[in-house]
Amino acid sequence: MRQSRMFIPTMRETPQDAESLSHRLMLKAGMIKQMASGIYTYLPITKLVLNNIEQIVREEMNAIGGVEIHMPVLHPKELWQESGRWDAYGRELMRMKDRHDRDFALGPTHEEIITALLRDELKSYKKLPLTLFQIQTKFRDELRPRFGLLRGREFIMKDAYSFHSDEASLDETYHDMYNAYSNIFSRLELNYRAVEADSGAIGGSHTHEFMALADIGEDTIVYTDGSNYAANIEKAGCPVPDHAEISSSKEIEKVETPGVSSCATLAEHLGIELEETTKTMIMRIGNDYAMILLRGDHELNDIKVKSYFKTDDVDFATDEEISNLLDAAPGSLGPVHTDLPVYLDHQVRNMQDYPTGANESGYHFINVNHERDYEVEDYDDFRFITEGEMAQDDSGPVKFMKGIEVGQVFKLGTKYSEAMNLNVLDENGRSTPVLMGCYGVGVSRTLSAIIESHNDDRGIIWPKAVTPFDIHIITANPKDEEGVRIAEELYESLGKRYRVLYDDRKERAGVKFADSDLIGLPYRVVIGRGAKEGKVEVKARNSEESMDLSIDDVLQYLEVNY
Ligand SMILES: O=C(C[C@@H]1CCCCN1)Cn1cnc2cc(Cl)c(F)cc2c1=O
Ligand SMILES: [Mg+2]
Ligand SMILES: [Mg+2]
Repeated sequence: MRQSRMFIPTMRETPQDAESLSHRLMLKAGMIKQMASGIYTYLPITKLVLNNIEQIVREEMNAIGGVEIHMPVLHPKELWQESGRWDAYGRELMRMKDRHDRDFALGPTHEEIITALLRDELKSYKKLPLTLFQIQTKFRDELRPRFGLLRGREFIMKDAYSFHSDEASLDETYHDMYNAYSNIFSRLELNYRAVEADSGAIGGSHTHEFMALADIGEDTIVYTDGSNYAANIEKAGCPVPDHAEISSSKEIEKVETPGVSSCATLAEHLGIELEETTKTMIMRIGNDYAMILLRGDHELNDIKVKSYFKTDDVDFATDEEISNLLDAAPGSLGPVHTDLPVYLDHQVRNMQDYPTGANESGYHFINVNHERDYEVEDYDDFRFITEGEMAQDDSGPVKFMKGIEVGQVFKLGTKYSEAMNLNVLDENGRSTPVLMGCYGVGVSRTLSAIIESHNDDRGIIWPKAVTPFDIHIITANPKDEEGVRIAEELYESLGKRYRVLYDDRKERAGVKFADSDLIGLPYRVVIGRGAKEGKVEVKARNSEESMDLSIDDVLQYLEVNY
């Protein structure tokens, strides 16, 4: 491809509005243009790289029996009403009306579509198992799109759906997908971890997320050096201390605590450690409210709360809701003398004679003991694990690292097939709902994840598996006729074996080299002063040294080294 005919609007200055490295590098390399918040045009370099990523995904899906289809972006509202998700999802679900005023969703995912498709086709278990996939644009109206393609409102996902007549078959495909994802992310040269993840309060039973390790990642991965244990922190289980029976001789006492509105200030005021205090969180669970007590130094894990109460409709109660419920302000809330149900994190079960809010601003109780001074509905794990604590598998102290979720595999069970009547006749002729799995790869997000981990201070360094071109031929002086002749000759000969981008532009050498570093192709061949002795300079993007080779040796050098 001649660069004079290409469209790569590189930027010299560093774009200020890009907060992530990959976003900055994509803008500087002329790869994307924002059309609206979270909505981009993919320019030629990006399109070529996405093609390469998609091809690898396709190969790995086909290798495990996945069959490609293409589903619509426009989803009739009726299907989302059948699954109950038309109302379950709020403003993140993009919706529109057609000319007849009929409602549609712009597909954020395709469980409804694929289930509706198959319920008319699949009648017998003999047709199972079946795995269908697509690579398609998805729409999710993110509240805070950011970091370029890492979190967009319109993005490309490979989503696969599998259908089974029994658990063993679902397990087999889940296993195949897990391995296929490992192949995909290895071939893309991503440093990734498959982590145990939360399957969502109403989700299926089992799920793993594939995380590309990156400091910019929004997810926190909990892992230990002592084993393969790795979990999304949303899911990571906390150690459950075996609790001693409480035997306290201290009476509960109400004390004045002027100006105390946090565990830290409470600890200071009482002259005790933060770990000796408790905090009382008021949660809205659907239309009800509940109190959850945590140790003062721990944080509430809302995903575990959703999972415990088996609903996504969970949120921290607002100050207004709290004052209506308790006539007290946050900071002096407590479980004593309240008719809200009270749940305790396991760590609090291990405490005695602790302080809690008195549900009266400026007052707290001390020497409080659960079961004696207030009733407890249940004890469970409601908190985020902290670094250094023992992992759930006892393999050692947990460590944290950040990750970008680039893939996820789910066992969905019969959630959609029951809601939407996808049944088959089993071997006894009985109608039974089909078991499903679903599997996603964030294709456009993966491109950004690759850039986050393949770059230097001069720009992107593409892995060979996804690079838009293999070789960058550059004429240092486009006015030198002999140089141009050699460049054309090399463009012709190398073009037979490699994908070549030939920078034939009438630009100064410095501009061409800077652009070449930004675009980041694996090899660069420069036709410069050495041309009159029949020499060209060959340089790999991921190394500092360059070689002066005679023209005839270039092809052989590349065959050996690339
Ligand atoms: O998408 C999944 C599960 C799997 C992931 C792999 C491919 C198949 N789907 C989870 N999810 C995430 N965000 C969503 C956003 C909206 Cl607005 C929605 F309506 C639905 C969903 C939703 O269901
Ligand atoms: Mg997540
Ligand atoms: Mg996910």
